[in-house]
Amino acid sequence: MSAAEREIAEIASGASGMSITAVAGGRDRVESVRLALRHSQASDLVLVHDAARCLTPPEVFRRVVAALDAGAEAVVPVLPMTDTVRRVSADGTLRGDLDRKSLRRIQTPQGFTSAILERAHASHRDELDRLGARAREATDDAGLVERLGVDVVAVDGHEEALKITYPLDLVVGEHIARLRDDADASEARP
Ligand SMILES: C[C@](O)(CO)[C@H](O)COP(=O)(O)O
Repeated sequence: MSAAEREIAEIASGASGMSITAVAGGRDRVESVRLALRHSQASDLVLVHDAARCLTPPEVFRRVVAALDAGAEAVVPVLPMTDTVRRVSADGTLRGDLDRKSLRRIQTPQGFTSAILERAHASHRDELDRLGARAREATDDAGLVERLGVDVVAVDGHEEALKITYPLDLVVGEHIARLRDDADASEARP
């Protein structure tokens, strides 16, 4: 068993003293986060993480928490764009460049003060009640916070925090996991 597997087994067994409550998810990510918030114990800070970004290195969590500790109300890990990005019209023709220097790929964990995240979800709920299907799409929590006019602080993300979405991501993810296991094994060797 690797060190990471041992740690997970310890947390799952309750031996670590950490309490975990599993909550059934909602119809979409916003509803799932809202349900989790309803069950979370009182805490000043909340981190929202995609299970699909299961290889996120601990240092990314540390950077997010450090920015919150330094006073930010909302924090996201980001990466630069490596591709050229263009708009495309409904008929499939290109409609001009976006300046990739000013664009970032957004990752998780996204960190918030509980108060701001609660406010952002309440405001989105209002919008859904008022506009129904015309409400703006919400693909992450930081986007909801940004709509409140609150600054969202960017910290460095990590390429290994990839979101396992397509079959190729799984191949890359398995490769990263194998490399980490090998590194653990060689560290454990006398
Ligand atoms: C939050 C996110 O991971 C940022 O990149 C992304 O928006 C999640 O998208 P999903 O479609 O809910 O996986």
